[in-house]
Amino acid sequence: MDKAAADDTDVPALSLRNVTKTFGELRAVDGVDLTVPAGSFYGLVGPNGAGKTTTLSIIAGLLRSDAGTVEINGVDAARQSRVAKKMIGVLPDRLRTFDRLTGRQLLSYYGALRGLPAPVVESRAADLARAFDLVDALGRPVSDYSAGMTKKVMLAGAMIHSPRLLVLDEPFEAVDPVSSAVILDILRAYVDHGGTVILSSHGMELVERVCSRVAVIVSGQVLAEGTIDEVRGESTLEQRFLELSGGLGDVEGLEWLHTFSA
Ligand SMILES: Nc1ncnc2c1ncn2[C@@H]1O[C@H](COP(=O)(O)OP(=O)(O)OP(=O)(O)O)[C@@H](O)[C@H]1O
Repeated sequence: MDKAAADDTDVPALSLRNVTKTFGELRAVDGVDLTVPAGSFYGLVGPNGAGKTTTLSIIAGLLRSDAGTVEINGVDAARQSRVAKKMIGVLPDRLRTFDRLTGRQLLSYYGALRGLPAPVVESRAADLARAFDLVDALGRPVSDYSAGMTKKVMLAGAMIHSPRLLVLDEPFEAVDPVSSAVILDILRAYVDHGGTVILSSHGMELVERVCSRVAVIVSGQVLAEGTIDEVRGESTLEQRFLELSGGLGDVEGLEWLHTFSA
């Protein structure tokens, strides 16, 4: 691995160049360029179907792009995928995991996959369970968890090997306000200590509050990118988002909905 690159703070934590992914005729990701500085909290926003999950899946190595390059701390993710993958922790979009395992077993599994010694995994799992308020749930199968609990245990799993970059697809969706505040505190401290977070979210207010930079992606293309102030300009991020994504949908033609037939 290019260790010098990974240790150099001028090297972006993540860099995408002309990344493209098509599904049949659909260009889900259409020539995306992104530069995420090390130590930043980066938001990816966009309407449903904009290509956020597809982009994050490519970054995470869960999906192969058709064209373009992804570099994690200067390491080419296609050429040196093992090195690149070691540096990232991933919270995937759909919460598909080995849910017959208990929370404790799942965290042990994540830790073992990352090559951590068993005692380290055990103590980190205990720390994470305390932080995420999952101590009482650790002995239960993950299939019995609520959506928010599942998200939290998977987020804990994404962090267990202390990666340099966290790739989080909608980490706050279905998570209660107290847990959201705890997760935010953990992520902020992680970023303050040099870690990098890229997350997708539909929560404009949250992105505005916590992210240092944001990219607005619409129909697979980055339409705006920069610091929060640069992107929102004189308006709010939500107003800017609505403008960029083509405004509100057409609500005419639904008058029948107000006739209450039964
Ligand atoms: N495996 C797939 N096969 C075919 N089309 C796909 C596949 N995955 C995604 N798509 C399509 O690619 C486009 C982008 O989807 P993606 O899930 O990346 O959007 P998103 O921005 O994450 O949306 P949301 O906010 O609703 O989660 C959508 O039109 C979607 O239908």
